[in-house]
Amino acid sequence: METITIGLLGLGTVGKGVVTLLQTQAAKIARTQDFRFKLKSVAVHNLAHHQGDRLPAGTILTDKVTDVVDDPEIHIVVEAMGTIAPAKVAICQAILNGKSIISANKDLLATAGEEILQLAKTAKVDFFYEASVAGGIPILRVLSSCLETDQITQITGIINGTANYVLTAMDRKGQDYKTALAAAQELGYAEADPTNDVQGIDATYKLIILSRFAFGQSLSLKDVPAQGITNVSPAQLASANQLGLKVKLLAVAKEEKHQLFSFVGPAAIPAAEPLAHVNGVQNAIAVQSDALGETTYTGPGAGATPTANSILSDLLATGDDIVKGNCGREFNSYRKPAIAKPLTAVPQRYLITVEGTGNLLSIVSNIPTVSWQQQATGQDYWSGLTPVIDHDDLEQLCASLRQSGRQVAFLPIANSWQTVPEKVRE
Ligand SMILES: NC(=O)C1=CN([C@@H]2O[C@H](COP(=O)(O)OP(=O)(O)OC[C@H]3O[C@@H](n4cnc5c(N)ncnc54)[C@H](OP(=O)(O)O)[C@@H]3O)[C@@H](O)[C@H]2O)C=CC1
Ligand SMILES: N[C@@H](CC=O)C(=O)O
Repeated sequence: METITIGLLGLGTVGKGVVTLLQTQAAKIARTQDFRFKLKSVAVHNLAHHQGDRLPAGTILTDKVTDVVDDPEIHIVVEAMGTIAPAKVAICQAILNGKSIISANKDLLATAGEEILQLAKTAKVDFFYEASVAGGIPILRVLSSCLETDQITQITGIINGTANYVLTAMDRKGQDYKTALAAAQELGYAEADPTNDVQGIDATYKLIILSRFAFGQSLSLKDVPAQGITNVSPAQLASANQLGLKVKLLAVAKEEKHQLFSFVGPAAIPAAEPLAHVNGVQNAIAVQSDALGETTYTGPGAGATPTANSILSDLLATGDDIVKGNCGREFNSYRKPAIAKPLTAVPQRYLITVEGTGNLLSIVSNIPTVSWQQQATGQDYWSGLTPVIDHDDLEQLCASLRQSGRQVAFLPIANSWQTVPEKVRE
């Protein structure tokens, strides 16, 4: 039986999960595959952080990335260290040394993925990255294999575990934002710096990767109107509940007439929809496609063993390619020109909230197109649902409510956008 040697970059939440699963699943792998894995070395940033870490006997712990990427015995490098520049240098060096790559690094894949993937293709090595989107959910393999022959029209995802954990804790346990975020960090869901999680950037990176697989279109960060969850207030969550809605950080990409409309931000989801019930660290991706209709894929979107399981499935695919001499096939070969449009330009319905003193009833009554209700907890807080309106009308409506220091906020109602009107498509 062939031994395939692995080098690991990073021994944090994900790296530790990989070490655990390589050990606990070794017997099953030996029973089902023609090869076994050996973890030869692990590189970290600071050796002092890892005094008490237990590695398999004989595994080398180093603080030099080059000990891994330049080691001629290593066949596969698993990159679980994050960052953009140092990870890119390490991965490119490993590819040039003929090693296949597995990465969980969506920041790098979304921003410099195409360049590195071409390098891997030319070098005839594998490069898989299932763990980079939605942690434990095997969504990229589903899109690139099971749905390869179907025409996908829309993907709607809850694809940041930290943001979903925070919103759920605020909504269900009444926790404040800071406490909920600290818990998500403690559980290993958040990025080393959680800014990207809470500002919608991590979800945007994942949407960019998903869109390449689903639509063949490669968006960039500036193409996607993105907002985070930092301004979602407990009062907004409560008024959504009162109206039968749940607030989630959504990532949406919808293709119509070759144009890709996208959006990342908090949205209110009608309770009847499956995505409204995706809580905590769970992620979900609803895929609409012509042949299959709607399918929804749910599971843990972050955490040690769920993410490591995605990495192990990539390891098995790579190991199989190495044994059969098949390395170099692309994970995703679907490519079309990108025609990016903001989904925020599409007419849709909104949840509007107004807070402030004074006779709010008379103010909101002046806008009869919105079905208003007073929040159960206070006189000075009203919320309402608009009909389908375009963005300019929404801005006008908010401006008319925003007088005398009143706080006005709005959230789009998920899926209230209909077919994109001709004038928006132009
Ligand atoms: N956490 C999760 O649930 C998920 C994370 N990911 C992605 O996986 C990757 C890793 O995440 P996670 O495990 O949470 O991160 P952590 O911050 O927990 O761990 C990062 C590890 O990488 C090491 N490291 C960082 N920079 C360097 C460097 N320049 N050279 C060598 N080692 C370095 C750190 O070393 P040291 O310990 O010495 O500081 C640490 O061991 C990221 O790309 C993340 O986005 C993807 C899906 C889910
Ligand atoms: N920080 C990310 C980890 C997985 O990608 C998240 O919270 O989803």
